[in-house]
Order: sequence, then structure tokens, then C-alpha cells
Amino acid sequence: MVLASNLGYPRIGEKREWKFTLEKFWRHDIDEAEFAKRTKAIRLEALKKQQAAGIDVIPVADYSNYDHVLDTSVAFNAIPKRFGNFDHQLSLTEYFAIARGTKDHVAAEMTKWFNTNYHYIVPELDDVNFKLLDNPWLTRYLEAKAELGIDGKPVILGPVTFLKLSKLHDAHLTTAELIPLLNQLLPLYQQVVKELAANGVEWIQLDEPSLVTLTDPKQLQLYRQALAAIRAAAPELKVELQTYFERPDYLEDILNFDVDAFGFDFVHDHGTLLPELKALGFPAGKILAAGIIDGRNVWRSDFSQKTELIKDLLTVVDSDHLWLQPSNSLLHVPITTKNETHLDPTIKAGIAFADEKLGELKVLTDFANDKDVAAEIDQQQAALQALNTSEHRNNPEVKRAVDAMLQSKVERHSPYKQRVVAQESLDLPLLPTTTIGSFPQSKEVRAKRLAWRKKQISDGEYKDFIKQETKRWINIQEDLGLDVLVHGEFERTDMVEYFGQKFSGFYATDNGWVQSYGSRCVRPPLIFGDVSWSEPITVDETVYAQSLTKKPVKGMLTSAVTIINWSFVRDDLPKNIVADQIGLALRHEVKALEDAGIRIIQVDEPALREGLPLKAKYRQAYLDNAVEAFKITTTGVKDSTQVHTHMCYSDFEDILPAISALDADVISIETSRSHGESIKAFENVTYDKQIGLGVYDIHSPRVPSVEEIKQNIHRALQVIDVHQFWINPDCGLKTRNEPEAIAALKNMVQATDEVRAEVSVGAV
Ligand SMILES: CN1c2c(nc(N)[nH]c2=O)NC[C@@H]1CNc1ccc(C(=O)N[C@@H](CCC(=O)N[C@@H](CCC(=O)N[C@@H](CCC(=O)O)C(=O)O)C(=O)O)C(=O)O)cc1
Ligand SMILES: N[C@@H](CCS)C(=O)O
Ligand SMILES: [Zn+2]
Repeated sequence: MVLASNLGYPRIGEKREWKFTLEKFWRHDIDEAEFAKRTKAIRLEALKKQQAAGIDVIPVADYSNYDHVLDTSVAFNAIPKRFGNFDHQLSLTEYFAIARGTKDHVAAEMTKWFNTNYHYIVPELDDVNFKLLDNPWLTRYLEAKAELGIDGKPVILGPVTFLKLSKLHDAHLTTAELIPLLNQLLPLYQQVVKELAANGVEWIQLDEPSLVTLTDPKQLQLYRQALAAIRAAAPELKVELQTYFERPDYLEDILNFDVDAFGFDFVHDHGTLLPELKALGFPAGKILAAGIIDGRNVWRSDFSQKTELIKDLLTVVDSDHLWLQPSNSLLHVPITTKNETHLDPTIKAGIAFADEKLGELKVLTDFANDKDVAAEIDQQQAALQALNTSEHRNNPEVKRAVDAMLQSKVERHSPYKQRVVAQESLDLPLLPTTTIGSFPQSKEVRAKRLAWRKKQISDGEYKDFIKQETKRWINIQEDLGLDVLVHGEFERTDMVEYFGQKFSGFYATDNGWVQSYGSRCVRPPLIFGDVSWSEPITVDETVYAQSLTKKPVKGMLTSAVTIINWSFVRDDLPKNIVADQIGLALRHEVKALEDAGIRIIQVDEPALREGLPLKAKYRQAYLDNAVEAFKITTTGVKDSTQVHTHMCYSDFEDILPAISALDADVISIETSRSHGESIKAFENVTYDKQIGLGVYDIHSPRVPSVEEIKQNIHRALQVIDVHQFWINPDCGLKTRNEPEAIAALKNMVQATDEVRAEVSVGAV
């Protein structure tokens, strides 16, 4: 019989109960016991739903109190020494200190999980002494068994991927560094699986997603060695080797690995896996765990295509050796569409969040087992047909406008060298100081927005409140002595969602939350149709802010590619076309800002790097499109208008040519949380435009000292010319509270003044 299997379920709870529980604990509103009670209820609720949906193979231990990579680190005592030496399972306070930092210690680095908007805590392996402090996989297995009778499949991050995600001496590990660490780590994995097997666990899901990015076939041996160690320690335990987000290369070698099931992603494989499996043949007696439902997007599956795929899969394995799964953990999609009460029924019928995806999985598994699901299939196909033929998706005017744009020259009027002269009228000092855009989204700001959304206050009252906040913060920025000011983004819930609320073709969900980092969640909007601009979106707020000061105020927009990467994008059109549509809509907004007298416009591009395809062969086309869409947005302005862009959490080295090709006059980039590694990217290249390498980490509540900021500036000035350098924090300040934000900015301005003084006497 074909089985339905899942890989992971969102941890945040249907109403974000998880987020609120974490934050209550951090505020000391609840204690450890209450935290444990609440989070257990959230876990059990998720398991019950999967059970009720008829999922045969249910994942356990996919849950985390913050991040599953951090959980793996703390289980194995891979804990940075600054947080102490441990010989016990960490308390919650000790665990959260690593994730969030403390007054005395910077938080561990955080970065993107493959090409997603989920962030993991990077294991730092300097001087670590691996030992098993905890076996959370066993605890969670036993809990599901005792409470719900679920014989779950513990999800374990595989040892090779764990090490590849880690850092040693501020850099990713070389193979020579990885081998001895793997040798030290494997006995601990052996202990874990021994304990699991001894407690009756039948299957584990060993996630080794790094197999899909593997480019050196010599490293296959590392995975082989790890699997052999696990097999030797627990011969009776069955192992599902799970990959996702792409397909692995070296398939022939991988199919020879000693495991019981191979979990492959058949959604993000560019259609290449099945033909290759057919040609190679699938090893007898093994399970093919086929990810056939898109775990990264929310459109309902095309059942006619999926049923054909299932028939094809059944030519590769028999029905007793096929599991059907989502392509990856459902962590990356919201939980349920049932709370989307304002959504056009045609669109609602066309989307599936985690729970609806489990429903699809059940229908497809029933289909594979020859059950009669014709009615369910017909209903879904009719819904998709209705969405695809709706006028939302067929606006000839949008198509005509994009085609016309692409026929014209999509370049600034003059090269940078000339523009920089035209921009001297901005009259900025050496080492101009600025911020990235957002200021604290305080309780009060959010409460007012909630009251407005619930119609408890009028549009006018809400607008007045936003104006008040803007004015207050313009004054604060003036008092701090910043050079380029911002309006503060108080009117925005989120930099992507906000535009989703304004452009046609978008729908901003009511409750479509997805975890981004720690307790922080985002609501990616749906891009369901053709996108166009009808009226100014950001002009009122920006012009108001500019009216309050003589200093330049930066207009603040989010680029097309970032909007795409942080939204759920229609899957009936190639993404590059959607990007061009959004790029053009934003071009109108840029023009409107310039016409209204705004002289600096920032178009944020934080997700450019994250969306880079995992396989090198697809990257150039992606980057070309990103540059095209960015230029569609930014090239309609005068030479004297300064275009900024901003990126955070990036490994830049491999995309520097594309960054330069964006042709932005100024770029600001995150640096601090990667401990200066991003600065190295500029060591061997000449970057000819202006750049701000973030001088302090904004993700931690910790206020950086003047000295520390100066050190960061000095380090950057070793590779960037002082005349090209800007001073700014790593990213926006929306997650900080007001005293923290002000104290840090005060130190930043003082550090800048001190460095300026050093420059004037030739000390730098
Ligand atoms: C720069 N980053 C972003 C990413 N992705 C995005 N789409 N946007 C980004 O800015 N990816 C990388 C990083 C990730 N960074 C962050 C930073 C901060 C957050 C965050 O703070 N998220 C908030 C939710 C933000 C929001 O939309 N708030 C709403 C309030 C909604 C709400 O909770 N309302 C409640 C009541 C009010 C309350 O109790 O607060 C309700 O309706 O009941 C708003 O501002 O109106 C978070 O809290 O998680 C995310 C990613
Ligand atoms: N302008 C945005 C960029 C975040 S990446 C902000 O400041 O929040
Ligand atoms: Zn940022």
C-alpha cells in the first residue's frame, strides 16, 4: 500500500500561540513550567491534526523552542564558549541566550536556511567539545506515543549537513576541517539512534539537504560514513534519507547508500529526477519517498499532473515501496486557509496551506491506492480552472505595458561617475550616517493599527497617529545628528506585506503567518494575478517627513525580487514575468516620489541573495532577471536623484557582479552578525560606488558600545575608501524598542564623529 508521509509541520500554532508563549517567557510573564505546558499543547495539536488527516508516517521532533539547528547544537554541546561550559541539558534561559544574545554576549550568528526566508542559528564550532547533553528526538517520540499513540518518525538533522551549516574561525568548514569533527560527532549520533531504537522507534527521517548543493563527489564518502555509523549503532532502525529544495546530483552513487528510504523533492527538481530514476532503476526493496506536493508555495496542486506523476512513480517502484510526501517541511507555509474570511472565493478555492496540503496528500495517496477520489479531483480541477481563467490573471493592459518597457532602454541617463557629481547638491558630509528605514514598531503602533483594522478608530485618526510618530522620529533623528533621515515605516506591518496591500493582483492574508526567525513571523502576501500600480503608495508619508526637516529624507520601497521571494507567487507564469510586472509598478512609485521632491530613494533588496538558485546552472538567469526588474524600477529618475539599495544576511562574494550591475548609487549591507565576514568579500574587488557596511547588529537587544562600532568602521575602512563609505546599522530597527534604538544610534553617531576626527588628522 502507498503511504502518506509528512516531513515537518509548522510550529507556530494556528493563532501563533507559540510565538506569544515564547515572548511571554522572555518578558517573564510565565515561568518554565507554564512554558512547557503551553508548548506541549501546541505540539500535540499539530500531531492530532496530522493524525486526523490520515497521515500514515507522522514526523516528531520537528518542533523546536526556537530553531531546529540550534536544538541540534545544544544537544551535542556545540555551544560557543562565551555562553559557558555545560554538562547538563540547557535551561530555557541558557538556550535562548545563545539565540538572542545577552547584555554581555553577542547572539550566535543567524542566517538563511538554504533558499528560504527561515533563519537558523549558525553553529559555531571553535573549541567545542562535543558531548550528548540531551536527546530531544527521544523525548518528543515518547511524548507523541504516550499522549496520542502516534508511532512517530523523529526528524534528525543529519551530521554532514549540520557540519556544513556550521562555522569554524568565522568561515564554513573545509573538508579537511570537517572530517575530524565528523569523527567526533558520529559517536553521539550513534548514541541518539541507539536510544531511539531501544525505545521502539521504527523510522527516523535523517535530513541531509546539503546533498542537493553538493558539488564535490569526493564528499559523498562523508555521508556514506555517517550512514554506516548510524546503521552499525542501530541495525534495526529504518532510515529515511531526506533531501529537499532541489534534487541531488550523483544520483547513482546516492542510490547505493545504505538506507531504507530515499526522500526526494519532485517539485523543485526541474522535472529531471523521474527520467533519471527511470534510466538508473530504483534499488529493490527500498522506499521511494516522493515529495510531490509543493511545500514552498500555496497554490492547490494540479491533480491531473500529480496523478500522472504518481502513475509514473509506480513504474519505478511498486505500491508497497512508495510514500507520498510534501516536497519539504510544511514549516514554510501557513497553517490553514480556514481563517481567511475576506478572500475572494475564486482565489480561496485555489490555495492550500499546510492543513489543506495534508488533505491533498490524502486524496493523492487514496488515488494511488485505487480508491475512488474522482469527485475530489474534479472539484479541485474546476477550482484551478476558474482561477486561471479569471480576469485577475488575464489583464492585457499589464502585458502590453511590460512589453513596451522592455523594448526601451532600461538604464540610468548617465554613468555613476557623472551621477555622483549631480548628487553633490545633497551636500552630505564625509561618512554620511543614516538608518535602513524602519523604526521601532512599538506596542502602541501595533495596537493603533489593530484598532484601525477592527474599525475602532477612523482612517483619519490612524493617519494622524502615524504622522505624530513620524514627526517624533524626525525630531529624534535630528537630535541624534543623523545625516540622511527616514520616515520610519510606521504605516507598514511589513515591508512586503504593505505593498501587497496596495498593488492590484496581490492579497494580504489575515492569518497566513510563517515563522521567519525565532518568534518573529511574516505573512507573505499572495500574488494571485497581474500586478499594476494605480496610485501613489508611499508619497504622502515621505513628503510629510521631508516637510519637517531640511535634511534629505530617503523614500523607502521594496524591490520586485524581494517582494517575489517573500510572497507566494502565482505558479501559472514564469517568475521573471511577475518580477517585471512588479518592477514596472514600482517604477511609477519611484517617479511619483521624485516628482514630489524626494531626492534619495532606497529600493530594498534584502532577499536577492536568498532567492539565488541552489544550483549554479540556474543562477545567471535569476540574477539577470533580478537586475532587469531592479533597473525597471530605478532607472526612470534624474541623475541628481540618489538611488540606494539595501541587503541583509548575505554571502556576497558570489553575487558581487550582480550587485554592482544593479547600478544603485549607494548600497547598505549587513555585516556585524556574520562577524565581519561580509567585509572580506570586498577585499579583492574594486567596488566603484558608495557602500554602507552595517556597523552594528540590530537583531539583538544589546546596545553596542562606541568603541565596538569604531572597530567595525575601522575594519571596513581597511577595504573601502573613506569617501565611498556610509555609516548605518545592519538593517531596519523595527524589532528594537525605542531606548535600545536611540542608545545604539547615539553611539553610532558618536563613533562616526570620532572616526571623522581621526580622518581629518590623517589617522585613518
Ligand atoms: C527583514 N526581514 C523580513 C523578512 N521577511 C519579510 N517579509 N519582512 C521582513 O522584514 N525576512 C528577513 C527579515 C526577518 N525579519 C523580521 C523582522 C521582524 C518581524 C516581525 O516583527 N514580525 C512581527 C509581525 C509583524 C506584523 O505584521 N505585525 C502586525 C501585527 C499583527 C498582529 O500580531 N496583530 C495582533 C495584535 C497585535 C499584537 O499583539 O502585536 C492581532 O491581530 O491579534 C502589525 O504590525 O500590525 C511578529 O510579531 O512576528 C518579522 C521578520
Ligand atoms: N527598510 C527595511 C529593510 C529591512 S531589510 C527596514 O528598515 O526594515
Ligand atoms: Zn535588512
